[in-house]
Amino acid sequence: MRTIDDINFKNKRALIRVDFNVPLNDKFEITDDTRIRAAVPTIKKILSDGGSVVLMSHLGRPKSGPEDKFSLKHLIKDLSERFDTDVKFASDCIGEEAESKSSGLQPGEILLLENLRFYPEETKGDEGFAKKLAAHGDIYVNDAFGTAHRAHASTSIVAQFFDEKVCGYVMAAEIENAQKVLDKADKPYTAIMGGAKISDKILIIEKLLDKVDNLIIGGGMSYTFFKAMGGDIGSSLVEEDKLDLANELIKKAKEKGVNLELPFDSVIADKFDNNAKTDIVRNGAIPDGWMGLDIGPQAREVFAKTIKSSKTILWNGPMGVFEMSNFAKGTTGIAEAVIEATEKGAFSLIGGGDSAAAVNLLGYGDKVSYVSTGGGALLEYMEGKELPGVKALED
Ligand SMILES: Nc1ncnc2c1ncn2[C@@H]1O[C@H](COP(=O)(O)OP(=O)(O)OP(=O)(O)O)[C@@H](O)[C@H]1O
Ligand SMILES: O=C(O)[C@H](O)COP(=O)(O)O
Repeated sequence: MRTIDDINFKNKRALIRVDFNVPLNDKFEITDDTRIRAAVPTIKKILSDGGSVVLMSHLGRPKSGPEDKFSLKHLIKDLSERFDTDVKFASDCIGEEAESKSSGLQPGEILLLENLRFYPEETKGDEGFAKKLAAHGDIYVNDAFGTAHRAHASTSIVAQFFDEKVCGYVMAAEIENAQKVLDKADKPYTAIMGGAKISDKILIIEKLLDKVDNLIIGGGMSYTFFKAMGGDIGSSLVEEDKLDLANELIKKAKEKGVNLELPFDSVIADKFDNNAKTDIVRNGAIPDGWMGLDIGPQAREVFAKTIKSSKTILWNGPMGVFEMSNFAKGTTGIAEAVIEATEKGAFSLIGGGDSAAAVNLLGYGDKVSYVSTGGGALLEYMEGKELPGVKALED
């Protein structure tokens, strides 16, 4: 794949697909800017070549047309401060206003287009819509790794309208780091899976069984496994329709000689609240009316030992409801073990929006080998799937 380093952007307009799908609070302030920070070097390289930049992205999943809370205008202030320039904004990603703004761009200027998903044509991969987007630039740059698993107009269809299409630094780094784990992972290789939804991660868990030596399963998804084994889980998170599958995975792990580690104990709470009454119990023995919201101290210790003896670590999904301080110890403990292993020479790749947010929130972002900006995209890549956003650049 060619990268932006293969091109001199002097007097060229780069149309860059970025993934600025960042979390905003109720005051529309950015609460985790990882994805924006990651895209800065790509934008700066193009500007310093003497080119101009048109940025396009989605934000959230708007259902039917424009909605203020999903407007990319909320990012203008941040971007203007970051690049020390007045970032221009087109309140519609296609049409006269946007075209006149993009065609009038001078070297060194940045234009941000409004949310692409205000048009259903974006997610449908509509060719006519993609062609209109293509009119905004001379060269297409895809730096949106987080959205590369979507065959959308701006991530894949649009590429056919350009002679010059290249990946940005984020995309290149993501692929390079993911490859390290996918193809040539040093052993022992440990995957840590957590978070809320088993259904989203079941395929990757199955695929990982062919590759890893240790599979640690914590967080909300672990209770489905305990219930599947006949344990009591109180009112913990469970996916009832995945019980058979959970048993199947336990069986497969045994057959393949993978060391599957489930948390021995949990921090339980009498309600989903940081100030709830709490206790620590063995998993599989959670009383009625209580729910597991974090892994317990014994689980932390056992998991940490496995992690610290690993040479490759893939971590996706927090160990508990880390957003509430009383249920963050599991995730913090695991992060610390990952850091210790990394300091001793292991390669650690952290993926998934929430896990990346947790690691960054704790200030550990630069102490692990690589924090991916991708959630679903990274997992699909790890499953061995071809990403449409990457393929479009290769064609
Ligand atoms: N025991 C638990 N009970 C309920 N929720 C939990 C539990 N453990 C973790 N969670 C929640 O799981 C969520 C993260 O799960 P998710 O599967 O979405 O993670 P991710 O893969 O890192 O993120 P993303 O899907 O955004 O890429 C967090 O909000 C966390 O509070
Ligand atoms: O947050 C993400 O994983 C990406 O921005 C893709 O968003 P999507 O799942 O709504 O397509």
